[in-house]
Amino acid sequence: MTNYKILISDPMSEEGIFPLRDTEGITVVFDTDLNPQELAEKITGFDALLVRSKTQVTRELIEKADKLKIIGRAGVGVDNIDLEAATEKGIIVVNAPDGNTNSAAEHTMAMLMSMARKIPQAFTAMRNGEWDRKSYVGVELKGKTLGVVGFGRIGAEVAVRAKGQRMNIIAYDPFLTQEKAEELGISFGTVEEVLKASNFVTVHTPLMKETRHLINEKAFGLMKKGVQIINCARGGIIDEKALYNAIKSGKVAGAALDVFEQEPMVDFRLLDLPEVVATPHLGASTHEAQENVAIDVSLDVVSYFSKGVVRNSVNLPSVPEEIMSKIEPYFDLSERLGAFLTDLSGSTATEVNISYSGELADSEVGPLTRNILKGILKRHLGTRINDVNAMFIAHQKGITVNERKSAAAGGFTSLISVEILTQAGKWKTAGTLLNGQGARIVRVDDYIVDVIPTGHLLFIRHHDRPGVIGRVGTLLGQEGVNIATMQVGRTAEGGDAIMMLTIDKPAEAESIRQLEELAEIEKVKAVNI
Ligand SMILES: NC(=O)c1ccc[n+]([C@@H]2O[C@H](COP(=O)([O-])OP(=O)(O)OC[C@H]3O[C@@H](n4cnc5c(N)ncnc54)[C@H](O)[C@@H]3O)[C@@H](O)[C@H]2O)c1
Ligand SMILES: O=C(O)CC[C@@H](O)C(=O)O
Repeated sequence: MTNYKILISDPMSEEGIFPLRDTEGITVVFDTDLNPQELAEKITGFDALLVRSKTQVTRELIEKADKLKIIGRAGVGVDNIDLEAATEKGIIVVNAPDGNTNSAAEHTMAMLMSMARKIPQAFTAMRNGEWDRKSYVGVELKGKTLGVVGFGRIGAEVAVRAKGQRMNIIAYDPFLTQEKAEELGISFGTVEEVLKASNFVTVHTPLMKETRHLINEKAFGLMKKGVQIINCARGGIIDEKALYNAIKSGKVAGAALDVFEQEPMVDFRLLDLPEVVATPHLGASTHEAQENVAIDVSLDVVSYFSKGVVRNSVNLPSVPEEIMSKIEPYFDLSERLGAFLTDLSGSTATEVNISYSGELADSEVGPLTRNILKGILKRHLGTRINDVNAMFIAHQKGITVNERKSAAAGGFTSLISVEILTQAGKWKTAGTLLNGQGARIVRVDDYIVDVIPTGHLLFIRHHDRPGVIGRVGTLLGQEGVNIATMQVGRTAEGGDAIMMLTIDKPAEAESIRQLEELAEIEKVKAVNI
């Protein structure tokens, strides 16, 4: 493998990064004490950046990163990474979504129990030499209702554990259905219903525009008096000011917080309240979780550099391995079809219509569409286009992309048909993989051809007249251009026709001009793919 430099800017398990250490050609640099400005200076020349939640991967940092290809988040939340900036620059972002689920769920339970039984408060009093058994009377969990807002990996694991404490569970998640809830033996409701019904509320959503301050003054207003609340997900899901007021007013009897609106914390007023127990973002801080997440991101980084595939991308849809193995052979053909059409049109696409037929119609085809777009866009935008940003850049450039699937593949096992609309007109092609013979372009506009989509090609639109093929051959021969293969297609005898030539070296502009001067020839396009 070529040399790749990986910068790790947050503390990470040394045992967990063994896939990086064990791969020849990968150099790992640990530097976990950099401030944002130092990091921005250091990032030049690094191919990968691995972070936890401390490093803020901002647009400014991404813009400074001249070689960065992949950002690995050793954990779940990617709210510290500017995904849009990374995607725009074609940088893949991967996370480790499963490795710390168990630890975060256990921490949530630890926080719930500590809060319900006031363990941290009692311990602090004992430390101060007090033997106070009256001030720290708690509440039981058994028979109480726990509201789970966000029923993903961690929310669901918390529910299983809380059921073990004989709590009743009511949950809200946009993906949770009545049937699923029944199967799990829990109740299901809207956020409002969950908040109204619960003695304890725990949040487990990501932090996004839609979930910022999800638990705000209005939400506290819906809750039961004496409710206790837990946040081991992300600071900002709960409005801290509203929480402070709700505790002061007596509405909220307890809060267990692992995460905060600002981290590291600077405003400690919430912690002055005796109802609050807190940890400094320790949900994933176990040896097991840290090893798991470091292994997961390291494996993805190695896999990306060696095979170009990852398991846990957050800015590129993941495709299951069994589907990937079916569509991967078509990647190269897809990109070539895009490049071929762009060369033929000599213009930029405004609309791309893609049709997948035959066996491919039963597959996830997103990666193929991205490869076609890559082929189209690379012609004008160069190598900065890759799988990660092809769709994003297409949208940014106002290109409409339509995908269609159909069963009939015209006798082929699978067929990819692409049409582009440009300022200069409409162009169509179709390609397939011929069993044992590799990729072929089998259609250009309405003509049937059989062309290997590689190397230097000449596409000639002409009128079907005796002698025209010979004249083309003679002229190219005079220019020193050797013809390797030639395909001819026509609509009808004496009608419109095309020639597809494979030539051994690129045709000079002068040869093309001379060809176009021949009376029977309408248009000549050079294609280099
Ligand atoms: N404290 C820690 O150290 C720690 C550790 C791990 C994860 N986390 C955080 O915990 C959270 C959950 O992680 P996860 O692995 O379970 O993620 P997940 O993606 O499996 O689950 C998140 C769930 O939230 C749901 N959701 C999204 N918007 C919602 C809304 N408006 N209302 C209700 N539900 C909504 C989603 O449908 C999804 O099911 C994340 O914020 C993650 O960053 C914190
Ligand atoms: O890196 C950590 O310790 C925190 C991780 C956690 O917040 C996550 O989202 O996975």
